[in-house]
Amino acid sequence: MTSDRALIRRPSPRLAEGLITHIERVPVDVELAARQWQQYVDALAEAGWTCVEVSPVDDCPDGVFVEDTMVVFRDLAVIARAGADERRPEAAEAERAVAAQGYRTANITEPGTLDGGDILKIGSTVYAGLGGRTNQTGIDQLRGFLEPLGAQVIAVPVSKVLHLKSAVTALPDGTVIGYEPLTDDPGAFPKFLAVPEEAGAHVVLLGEGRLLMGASAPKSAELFRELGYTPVVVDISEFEKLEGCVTCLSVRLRS
Ligand SMILES: CN(C)C(=N)NCCC[C@H](N)C(=O)O
Repeated sequence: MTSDRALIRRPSPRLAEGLITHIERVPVDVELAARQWQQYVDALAEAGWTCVEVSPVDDCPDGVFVEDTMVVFRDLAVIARAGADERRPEAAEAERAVAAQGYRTANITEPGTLDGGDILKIGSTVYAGLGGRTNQTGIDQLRGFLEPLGAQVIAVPVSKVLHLKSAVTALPDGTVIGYEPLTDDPGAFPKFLAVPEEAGAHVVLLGEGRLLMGASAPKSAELFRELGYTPVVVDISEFEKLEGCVTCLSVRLRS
């Protein structure tokens, strides 16, 4: 069990109006989404995580994707400046919530843009996806904040999906997992494992070898089982319709 905390934010009643960029719009069932969100939160809690709710932003359809509001490294939370104008109002309450958890904060400022979904941390290596939502200035500012804390920030291209973590995440041993057709440059990562489904590229490390992942990637779950991990599966279909995945729905504050 872990005593780590996760910031979460409940879905807006306007969730169905959330942004989409790389996929076709299909109707979102907001009530089903609310139930799926609760199951996601319950899965974190059952794995020993303390879930801390960030005040809702009901006017922001994408507010539930709270991961995008910040990057947490050691005792510092770098508050993002969203690449999509509509999402900028999401950051203020998230900043307040993470500060209340005892974190120092710093801010990405204009003309920098950065979404938390573009940042993949593996130990002290911080991969930053340079693409639709995060620009070079945002990455330079992030580097300025994190390198004094011992991070190495490496920019990698993202052009086929919304965020870097739409394409790749990492297993507990640091192996980057990705669905190759959507990964710009698998060679950017020292260890890369191709998974058989797009959603198989998305895992949240729950601790003790458990991987929180979406129900839409059963073959990848089987692959992870064969590697000795324990998939913890949640159905997040309504968030996937808005280019969301398991990582986007929380900010993990690891002690
Ligand atoms: C890793 N991913 C994908 C994220 N962290 N965020 C997803 C945001 C989706 C939202 N509809 C948008 O377009 O902003």
